[in-house]
Amino acid sequence: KHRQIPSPPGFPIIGNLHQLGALQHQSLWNLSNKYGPVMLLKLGKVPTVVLSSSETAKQALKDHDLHCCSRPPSAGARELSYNYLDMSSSPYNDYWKELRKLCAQELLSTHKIQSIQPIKDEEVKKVIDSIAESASLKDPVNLSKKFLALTSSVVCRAAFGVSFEGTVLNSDRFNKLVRDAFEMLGSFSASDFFPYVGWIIDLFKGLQGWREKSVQDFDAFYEQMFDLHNKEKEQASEDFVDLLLRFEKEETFVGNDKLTRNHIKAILMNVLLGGIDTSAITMTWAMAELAKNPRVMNKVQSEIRSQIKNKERISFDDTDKLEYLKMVIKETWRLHPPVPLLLPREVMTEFKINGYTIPAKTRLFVNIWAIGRDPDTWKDPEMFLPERFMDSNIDAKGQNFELLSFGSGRRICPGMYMGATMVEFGLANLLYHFDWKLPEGMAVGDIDMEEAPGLSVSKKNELLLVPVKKYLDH
Ligand code: HEM
Repeated sequence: KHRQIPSPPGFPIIGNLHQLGALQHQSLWNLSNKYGPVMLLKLGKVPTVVLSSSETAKQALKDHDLHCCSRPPSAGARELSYNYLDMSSSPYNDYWKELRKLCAQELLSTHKIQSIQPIKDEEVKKVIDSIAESASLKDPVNLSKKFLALTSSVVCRAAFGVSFEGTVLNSDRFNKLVRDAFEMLGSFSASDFFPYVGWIIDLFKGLQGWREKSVQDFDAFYEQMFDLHNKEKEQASEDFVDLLLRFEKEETFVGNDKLTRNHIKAILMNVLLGGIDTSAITMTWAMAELAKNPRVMNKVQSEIRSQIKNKERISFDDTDKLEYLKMVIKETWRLHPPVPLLLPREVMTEFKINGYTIPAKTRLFVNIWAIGRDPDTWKDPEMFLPERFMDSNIDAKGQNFELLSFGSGRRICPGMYMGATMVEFGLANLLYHFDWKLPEGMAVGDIDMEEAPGLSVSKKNELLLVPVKKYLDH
């Protein structure tokens, strides 16, 4: 006999699907305020449990991680990943374990990420120079675009060894490719909720065509990159493609699979989709919150400027000393986690949370957006108050279930170090070199914090701020 998990009433066939708005994490938060931190929904044919408190998240991601660390099938992810050959959508199996180990040791290790610091230095300098130009003209800067340009240049150079200034990549086309894939993955796919018949709906809605186009575009892009690596490339150092092509040549096995071009493409897809948007989104939300909270803006800039003194450039090591900046970033992740529902998990073997039985094959969402706003955990949860982290040990590394920006357990984000260091370095530079004010005629109250739907949640309207002048010119 099992206790019934609290569940909002639904309709036949569609279940609770009609209760999910475009911003699913917000709809689920509203429902969980009524039905509690363990809630069962029927999404089409799929039983789905949503966890909305740090306590229940801990039970799933720590105590019972091994019961629920698989991923559910998804039509969009399947196509983009050449049939689940990537890390993020692969079910929990030996292939995933080996792939994760390979990526953690070779692609995303601390050593490898530190080795791309010269790329970050150069790309940040380009951004600083272009902002300095806008400052001299008193022009507003579109920070949403600037941050995206920065992270995509860094990731492209690290992964492919080419930059947008070369002839190969057109930055607008490339960013559209990545953004489209995110939107496609985040949009409602009937085949994920109605096995056997859903694909017909996807076909009529044009989603199937969208998927195919997205896969073709990515494929053509990867092929172009492989061609380039067969000829010559700008950078002498070994980039991610060099490394993976070397493994292919050495006939490396991942689990029982010999590494092929499709495996490499699937891994690169993870780097592109995982590495670009999430960091850019964090930096944009942080700057929006700072513009809304001038006290915090002044305090963080004073910290950076007093620590860096009058050095021309911020070095990677400098960011270590910036304690208040790190609190600003944590506070940004609390209120604006880029991946608010983590990636969906699938239960492999039955287990219990709060005495409720969660059967195998249930889909599991952890609503970290709701956890970040839980009044039982956070005082004045709607306020942007980095000081709340002052005397606390809470960080976002997966051990504190109040702040799960990168997830936790076996599926925790493997790009955490790359993402966090990118965000710290990018923000530190922009805050050190410039003062920021609102565009003419705009007041603090006019800055909107609306979210855009998608698998990762960005700010709906682009953030425009006016850089005042280079700090060193004061
Ligand atoms: C601020 C930056 C980032 C944030 C906030 C972030 C967040 C996340 C989250 C929440 C998950 C899901 C964890 C779970 O399901 O429990 C995830 C997974 C993942 N992330 Fe990140 N991420 C960031 C940067 C990166 C970077 C730089 C990369 C790679 C270059 C990356 C690659 C991945 C991959 C491959 C997975 C799937 C892991 C698996 O299922 O085994 N992420 N990330």
